[in-house]
Amino acid sequence: MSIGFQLQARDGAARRGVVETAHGRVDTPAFMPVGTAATVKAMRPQDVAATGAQMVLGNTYHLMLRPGAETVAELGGLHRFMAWPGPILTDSGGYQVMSLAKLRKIDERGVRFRSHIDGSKHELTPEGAVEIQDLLDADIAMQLDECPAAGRPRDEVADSMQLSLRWAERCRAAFRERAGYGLFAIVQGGMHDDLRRESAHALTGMDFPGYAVGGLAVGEGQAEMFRVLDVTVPELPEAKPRYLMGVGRPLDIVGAVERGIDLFDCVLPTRSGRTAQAFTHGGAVNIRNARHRRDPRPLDPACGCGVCSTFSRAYLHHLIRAGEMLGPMLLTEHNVFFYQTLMHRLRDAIAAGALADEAARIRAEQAAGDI
Ligand SMILES: CNc1nc2c(CC[C@H]3O[C@@H](OC)[C@H](O)[C@@H]3OC)c3nc(N)[nH]c(=O)c3cc2[nH]1
Ligand SMILES: [Zn+2]
Repeated sequence: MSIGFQLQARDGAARRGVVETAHGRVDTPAFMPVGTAATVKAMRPQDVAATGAQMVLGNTYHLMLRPGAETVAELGGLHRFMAWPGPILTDSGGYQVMSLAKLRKIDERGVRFRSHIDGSKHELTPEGAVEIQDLLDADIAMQLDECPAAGRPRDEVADSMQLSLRWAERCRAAFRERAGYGLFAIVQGGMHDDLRRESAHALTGMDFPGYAVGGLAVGEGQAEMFRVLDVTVPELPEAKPRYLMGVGRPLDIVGAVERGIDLFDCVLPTRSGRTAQAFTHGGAVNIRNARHRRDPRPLDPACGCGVCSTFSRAYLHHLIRAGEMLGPMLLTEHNVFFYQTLMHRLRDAIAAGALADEAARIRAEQAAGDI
């Protein structure tokens, strides 16, 4: 089997399961810290593992530009290169090209662009994206797709979704099948129910080991995102993992788990950690705020992480105000740990058939907070 998926329990549409890859197992629902350029920013891999994270993300676009996929392959692949022995999922780069690269041109072949780093010319085709992810040795690779910006007219979204379907076929044909490795398809179709169903049916017909819901978390808002999930997820096979790309805030994740999503990634816990925003069981906290200046209490008394058991809010406030490197490092570690605690609570609740109560508790906790 390429990628294994064991369904262990259900609670409504929510599932408790295990994804099995060449480099280990992932308990789902799972949150995957983003490690775009072969690093979960500001964290050492052993500290990422200590948070409970089992799978991290890399990114084709960034790694093909720097240091280059061949270089990573020469050095033993991404697991050895970044000293992360567990499962790795890489995105195909389509989304990043459209959001980061300059002078990009997209057509049937693929996407041509100039590097945002040095302006050099590059091309990413479905076959090329699969080859790069193979060189990186990603356990789970993503098809090359086009993620349409929110608000584009329906006919453009339809054409884009069809292009992504043709690219899915080409990626599947180019993918080197190996036990423990898998290529996931990405459902597109914007906010249009019929386009979403058409994309999901066509991709399901191609029989992928897992399915991502793409084209969301692009500014559509939570209600619209949930509405699209209500339409899309039921069209996907029960026996395969579902991955919602780029999501999200804690309550986005709770709602998506309730709708049957198994895998998540988002830059929020790491990026917020670098901008003094902390997630806590009492809602979000901006540690730069003057009110923390002399507060001897931990950031989050209900958190079991090494940061909350060692440092005071006053100290974290001081580090951030002083621009000390340790500030972003500690806040990032706490935030990633917070997200892993959230997923642990959701997994346990599903296994116990108690997701509704736990989700209500989490919603009440997050309603507090000072931002
Ligand atoms: C934030 N919202 C959002 N992100 C999205 C990403 C990037 C995630 C990727 O972006 C990197 O983080 C910046 C992570 O490395 C992640 O890799 C899987 C998407 N990627 C693809 N291929 N297709 C989509 O439709 C898509 C939609 C998204 N919506
Ligand atoms: Zn903590």
